[in-house]
Amino acid sequence: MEIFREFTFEAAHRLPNVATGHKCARLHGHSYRVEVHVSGDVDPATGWLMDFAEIKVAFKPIQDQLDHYYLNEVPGLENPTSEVLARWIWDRLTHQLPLSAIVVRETCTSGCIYRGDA
Ligand SMILES: Nc1nc2c(c(=O)[nH]1)N=C([C@H](O)[C@H](O)COP(=O)(O)OP(=O)(O)OP(=O)(O)O)CN2
Ligand SMILES: [Zn+2]
Repeated sequence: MEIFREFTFEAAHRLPNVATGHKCARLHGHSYRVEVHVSGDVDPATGWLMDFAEIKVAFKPIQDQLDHYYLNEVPGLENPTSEVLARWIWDRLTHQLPLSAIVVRETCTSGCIYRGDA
């Protein structure tokens, strides 16, 4: 079974390694949406894999570190693509939760799914 919880945060960024003239080299912001997916067995007593609230508690320090910040200034996010951000979040949660995927959406139509190890 797999469950997930979605979080949102607002942040600014620019992409320093894109080609000259690329629009994403300019400072801009996104209303980021992040899904944290966890997988495992459903406990027959509780009827759940884990309380959604546990995912919220685990994600809170990450949200506090990212919300209304300039991502390029956050250690490890100097090149804050969706891919880099998804891996960065995974690395901070993988020792606390049985992660199966981190989904990062920068816009309504663009995003990234990271399942670890790639
Ligand atoms: N593989 C990736 N490609 C791009 C990333 C990324 O993180 N990984 N990021 C960006 C920019 O951050 C950009 O702000 C978001 O991309 P885009 O989908 O182009 O957003 P738009 O809303 O501007 O899309 P349009 O439909 O072209 O208006 C770029 N690429
Ligand atoms: Zn962007």
